[in-house]
Amino acid sequence: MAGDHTPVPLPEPVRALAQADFGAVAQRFGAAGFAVAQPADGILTIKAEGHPGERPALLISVGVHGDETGPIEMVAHLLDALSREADKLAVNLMLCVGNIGAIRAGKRFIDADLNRMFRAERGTLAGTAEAARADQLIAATADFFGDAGPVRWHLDLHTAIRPSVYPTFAIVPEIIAEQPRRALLDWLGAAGIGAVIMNPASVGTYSYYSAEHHGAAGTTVELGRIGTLGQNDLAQFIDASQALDDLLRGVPTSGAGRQPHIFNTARQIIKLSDNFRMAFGKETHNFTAMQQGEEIARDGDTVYTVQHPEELVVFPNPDVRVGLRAGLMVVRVG
Ligand SMILES: O=C(O)CCC(=O)N[C@@H](CCC(=O)O)C(=O)O
Ligand SMILES: [Zn+2]
Repeated sequence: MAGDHTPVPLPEPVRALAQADFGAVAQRFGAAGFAVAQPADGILTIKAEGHPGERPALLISVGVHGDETGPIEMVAHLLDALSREADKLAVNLMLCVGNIGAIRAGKRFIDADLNRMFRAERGTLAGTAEAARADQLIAATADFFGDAGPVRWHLDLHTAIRPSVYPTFAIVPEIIAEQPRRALLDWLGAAGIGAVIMNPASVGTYSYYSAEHHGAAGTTVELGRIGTLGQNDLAQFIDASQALDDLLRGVPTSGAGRQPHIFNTARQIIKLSDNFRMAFGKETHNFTAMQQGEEIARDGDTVYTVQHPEELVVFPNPDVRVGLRAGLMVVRVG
């Protein structure tokens, strides 16, 4: 009926994961002989009994931003299917549902951006609702990687706020060692990820934390755009879903095997004051090209201009708190 906004019921695996209800999945993996634990709300670990270092350690996080729902749906369906043939799981897995309250509210965050709190120095973010959650995630992550072997991955699955020249892209910390970085880039290619941004410095994100403190091949993966839980077009995640399923089952990736375009970070634009103004609208698509000398933003007396012959703008967001990243300028290198 036109104008009828009765919510459509969610598929059960999606409802369960979005509410951090691991009951059915945990029960199936437990019955298959795995050691299953829930170290904190919304955090599930599934490990083979015996020697943890013998298997790859894979951390998957979703819902670090509460309105980024596509990956929650994708992972919910994958995990539900895998749990029905649980003995096929070939990794030690930690699954985190990041910001449970924000998912419930359908918002990016409640008080402040959880994905800026994975660092010791939190400034004005300390004491927010999300700071305590970041502490829980950090403690569980340290435990999980603490007894892991050399193969350590962290896929932090997000979606972007605005449209993008590359609908799927990833941010990869530069500090990841050569060999695991190569494996990660290959996997991102198989997952159909169109672009990779190499990031030289932490702005407090979860994936950078895992890379920096636990030697994980960590990455933030942007899969399409924010959307309403249960209403995402999962067809756009087919390659990513297949590649993730392959990783969980320890089979060689059967995906397309394209190489993503590679970008280096030219500059992270930090909002210095409430006077921060961008020279373009915040709806500007990710990877919009700008030419040398063009103004990017100004903040009081500080004027940011494009330094390279061409730079592309990613995540333009003047509405962030003072002290946080308001945008990323990148240059194509591959
Ligand atoms: O679309 C946006 O403006 C934000 C999407 C998002 O949440 N991106 C992550 C990227 C994290 C990283 O740089 O590794 C974030 O901003 O937290
Ligand atoms: Zn996000």
